[in-house]
Amino acid sequence: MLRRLILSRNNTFINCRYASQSMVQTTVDEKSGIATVTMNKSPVNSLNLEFLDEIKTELNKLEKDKVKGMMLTSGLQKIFSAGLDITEFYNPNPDRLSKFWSTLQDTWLTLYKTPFPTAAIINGHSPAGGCLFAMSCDYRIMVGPKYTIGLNETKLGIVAPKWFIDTMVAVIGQRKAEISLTTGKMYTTDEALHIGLIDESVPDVNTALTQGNLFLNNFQRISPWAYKMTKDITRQSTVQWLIDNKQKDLDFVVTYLQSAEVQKSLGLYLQSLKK
Ligand SMILES: CCCCCCCCCC/C=C/CC(=O)SCCNC(=O)CCNC(=O)[C@H](O)C(C)(C)COP(=O)(O)OP(=O)(O)OC[C@H]1O[C@@H](n2cnc3c(N)ncnc32)[C@H](O)[C@@H]1OP(=O)(O)O
Repeated sequence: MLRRLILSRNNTFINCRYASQSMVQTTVDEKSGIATVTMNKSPVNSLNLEFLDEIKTELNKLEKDKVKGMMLTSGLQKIFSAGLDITEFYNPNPDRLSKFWSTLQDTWLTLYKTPFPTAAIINGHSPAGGCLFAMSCDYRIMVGPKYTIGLNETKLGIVAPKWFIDTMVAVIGQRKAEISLTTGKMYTTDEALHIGLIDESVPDVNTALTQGNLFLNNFQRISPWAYKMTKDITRQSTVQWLIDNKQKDLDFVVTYLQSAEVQKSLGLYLQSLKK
């Protein structure tokens, strides 16, 4: 891992951590202590085992470094994240599939429970797992109007796990989550703003980053302990369910994803993507 200081747009030094061939780049503004984590896995930031592992490691490093906040964004032109890498569960190797799913569980727990405030800068399409990661941040700013966001699992012939569902319910409420999930609806930026799936819609990435910094800087005036305790209490039931049911969730998903019916749906969906 290499480190270097670079000069930011507002002339403060940024501590930049990067590794050769890294899929995740992080800069930390030395003045504000706010980190920007950029997902950079071409072509669509699909979340496979190695990518998830890198994201989790990076989040743990930020916690250790005691950053004051984090913005999660994408380095790709028009995609925040295409969600889970479907090739991890289409014709899967069972051992790798288990490893993949437990890494997803751990990465999500790490992101959902960060002791520092987080903002998703959604600068591109954000289906399924991409939407999950955005919803797991404390605040969402989406660059409009061209992109879409939502949990579209039913469109793939699969079911979003309980903790995906609970995360969405926590953001938009039971009724809207039920409609969104059963129909697999992908919302435009305006629609997402209207139902509360995102907090702000902005015209470009620079404005999104400025607004993200503004949101995170609010916490300079809040006790970190009070912030973390409040977040833990608010998110407790969703987090605790997964902690208590990790193995059950894993066993169920691994079995379910390998069933002939699900494999057939996934094959057809992948084919439609290739077309
Ligand atoms: C009772 C409880 C039961 C619980 C049971 C649990 C069941 C398990 C649940 C599993 C949960 C899964 C959640 C997910 O995240 S599934 C993934 C959902 N993602 C999608 O549907 C996104 C699909 N992709 C797109 O819509 C578009 O690609 C895009 C992101 C809008 C980008 O469009 P664009 O035109 O720019 O790019 P292309 O479509 O041409 O794609 C470029 C290449 O990338 C490949 N691709 C795209 N998305 C994925 C993906 N998610 N995984 C793997 N590969 C992907 C695409 O095929 C192209 O490949 P090619 O270059 O080889 O053709």
